[in-house]
Amino acid sequence: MFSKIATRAFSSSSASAYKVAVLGANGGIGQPLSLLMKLNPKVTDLALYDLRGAPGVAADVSHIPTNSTVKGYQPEDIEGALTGCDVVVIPAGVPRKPGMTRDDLFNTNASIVRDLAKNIAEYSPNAAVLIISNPVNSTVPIVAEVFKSKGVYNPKKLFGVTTLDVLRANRFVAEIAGTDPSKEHVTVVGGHSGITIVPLFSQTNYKDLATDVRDKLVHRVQFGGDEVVQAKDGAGSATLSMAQAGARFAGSVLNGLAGEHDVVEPSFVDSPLFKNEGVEFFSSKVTLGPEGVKTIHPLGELSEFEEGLVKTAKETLVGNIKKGQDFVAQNP
Ligand SMILES: NC(=O)c1ccc[n+]([C@@H]2O[C@H](COP(=O)([O-])OP(=O)(O)OC[C@H]3O[C@@H](n4cnc5c(N)ncnc54)[C@H](O)[C@@H]3O)[C@@H](O)[C@H]2O)c1
Ligand SMILES: O=C(O)C[C@H](O)C(=O)O
Repeated sequence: MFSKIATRAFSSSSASAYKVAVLGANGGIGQPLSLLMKLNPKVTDLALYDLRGAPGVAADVSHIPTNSTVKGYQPEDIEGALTGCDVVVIPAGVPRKPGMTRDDLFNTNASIVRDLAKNIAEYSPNAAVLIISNPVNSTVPIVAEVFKSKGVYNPKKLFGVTTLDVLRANRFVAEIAGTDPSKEHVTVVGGHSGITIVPLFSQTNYKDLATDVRDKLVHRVQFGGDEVVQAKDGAGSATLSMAQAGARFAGSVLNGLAGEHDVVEPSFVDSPLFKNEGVEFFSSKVTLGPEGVKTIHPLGELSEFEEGLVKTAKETLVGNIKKGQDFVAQNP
């Protein structure tokens, strides 16, 4: 009797079985993200990789009784971590300190992300790759350029994770409206840094907010990361809310791979929306499917205010994207 109940309780709720790797698994994001991926029933093989400490995180997480094996990998076995992966999530890299912009992280994180991308190109070229490392507006183009240079670029499988902006928009608007934040679904478009983050409140129930309330709300979503950086006072940036955001986005990618319908999340992807204006990557709602990106949705109707925000975002994104592309051209 007990064994029957136990078997049912511990067996995967889905026939799907996926290998997921977390690169940077010992970090502030990496540890809670690894925990949350261990709780996802679609993950049957969890590979935790870091420059240091991944075997310890893996041993710890592996005692949670869900239907996946967990293994920690050190740099000498990055091949083992990546081989056969369906999804690779990258929170490796340094976080901000007060007074820094995300772009200030470029010098350190660009080469970390480039080198990880080279390994992914070699050992798991078919994986969906989810980039958390900042500055996302530049690190995603860096990965694209590396993959192009190795002949393995699949734009349908490269994602910048902007989900934390969505979580913040949902939470912050619910604080004002007195609603259940888990029932809010704000679309956030553009990129992932300051003025490139554009929440579309005109497409929600809150299109008639007073101008000063709306302006403060938009500003809070755009600069929500700074609130955490300042509160942590030198100890880093958002880790726990980011782990939740990363796990939600990775879960959605897995749902899409498994053929579930109507899986839609905003993400910073290689996008046709503004390519004719030189903006090669842009975040908008994306339907996720068995091949990764299934449909990239247009922005829909915008208020005049939001049109202005999108215009500003595009102008900044062009430079952010080019910076990533130039980095790989100059430092292959
Ligand atoms: N996309 C987003 O919304 C978002 C949100 C929060 C943080 N971030 C970014 O995520 C990154 C990580 O933040 P954190 O707070 O977890 O930092 P952290 O310093 O706590 O952890 C980073 C981890 O990456 C590891 N690492 C460094 N270089 C590596 C390499 N070459 N290979 C494998 N692992 C490597 C480190 O050993 C460390 O364990 C930062 O760049 C931060 O800005 C992005
Ligand atoms: O603010 C940061 O530097 C980290 C992250 O991008 C965030 O939005 O919290």
